[in-house]
Amino acid sequence: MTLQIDNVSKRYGDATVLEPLSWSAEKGEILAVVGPSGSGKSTLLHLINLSTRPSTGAIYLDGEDLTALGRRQLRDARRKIGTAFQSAALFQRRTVNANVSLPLDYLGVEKNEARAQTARLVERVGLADRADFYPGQLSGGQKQRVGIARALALNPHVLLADEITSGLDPVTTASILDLIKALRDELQLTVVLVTHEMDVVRAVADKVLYLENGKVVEYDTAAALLRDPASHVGSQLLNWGQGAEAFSAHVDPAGLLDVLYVSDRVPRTWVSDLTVRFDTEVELIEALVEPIRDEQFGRARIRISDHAKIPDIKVHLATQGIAVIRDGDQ
Ligand SMILES: Nc1ncnc2c1ncn2[C@@H]1O[C@H](COP(=O)(O)OP(=O)(O)OP(=O)(O)O)[C@@H](O)[C@H]1O
Repeated sequence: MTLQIDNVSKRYGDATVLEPLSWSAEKGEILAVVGPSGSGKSTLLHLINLSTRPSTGAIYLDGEDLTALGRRQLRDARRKIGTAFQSAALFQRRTVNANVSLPLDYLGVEKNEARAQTARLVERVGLADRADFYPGQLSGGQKQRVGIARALALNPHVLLADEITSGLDPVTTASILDLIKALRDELQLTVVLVTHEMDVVRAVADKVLYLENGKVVEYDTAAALLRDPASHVGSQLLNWGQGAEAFSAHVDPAGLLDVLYVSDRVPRTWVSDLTVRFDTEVELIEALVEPIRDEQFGRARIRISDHAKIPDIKVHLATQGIAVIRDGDQ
């Protein structure tokens, strides 16, 4: 277990900004933290990198309780956590190289070693030909790459990323997320990524933590949340929000089934197959396919004319790898 958050909360005076929460993240895991503005996402990151002290609870990194460390030990432990910020937060009067080497300079790392580490990271994030540029001469995506390289300067085990793709166009966002995934694989990083963009969650999240008013409302793998019809994150991931509401408002929900499947694991003809196999009319009311991580998730709403056959149809769908996540008769 790399990172373990145990009963951590944060109060400012009388205001509780984060209720006690617990979760853990393994080596190589990407956790997306989502939630409305003011729900406590950034506060959670500040607690993990100990720029803010928790009001209660403990934060374990590689088994060590960071909240129990003295000042000197804490300084060492904090090197294991790198943070990349929204808009990259670069020093405008420093070049790319100088921005990346900042944490190394600050720690007094020997000059040749610092230079080599900086060159390696700048090259790794694809900016070797921009090493002597100033932030004002870079695109938004390039600035983020600098911020990521700087966050990795001290070879951390954990990378915290706060809205690092906000304001970037979709193509640049995708390239930054590809970089994060590649670095996660190469360095076995644990990544905690705060974002308000569902596209980001779809592309990279192993697990999702959904906060509302400082409380954890949902916390699970992206796949499990997708399968949960009551999950807010799940319906957002599939762009199914309005459809899900329409289910309850539907004139006659009898005979309706919402199903979820991984699209290349089911026969393309699954709807017409049902008609033939069960000798009943099966109407396809809505369907969509959404790429999530490396899989194509399909979600569909069908109506079965012969309600008596629904129990058997559900059993059959399960054997086909199609999960019924909502049944209009229930
Ligand atoms: N130093 C502070 N003193 C008092 N209240 C604070 C402090 N820092 C944050 N808060 C409050 O904590 C709450 C959560 O803030 P936080 O920045 O963590 O939210 P967020 O989910 O990251 O929001 P956003 O998406 O808008 O960045 C807010 O109501 C904020 O006003």
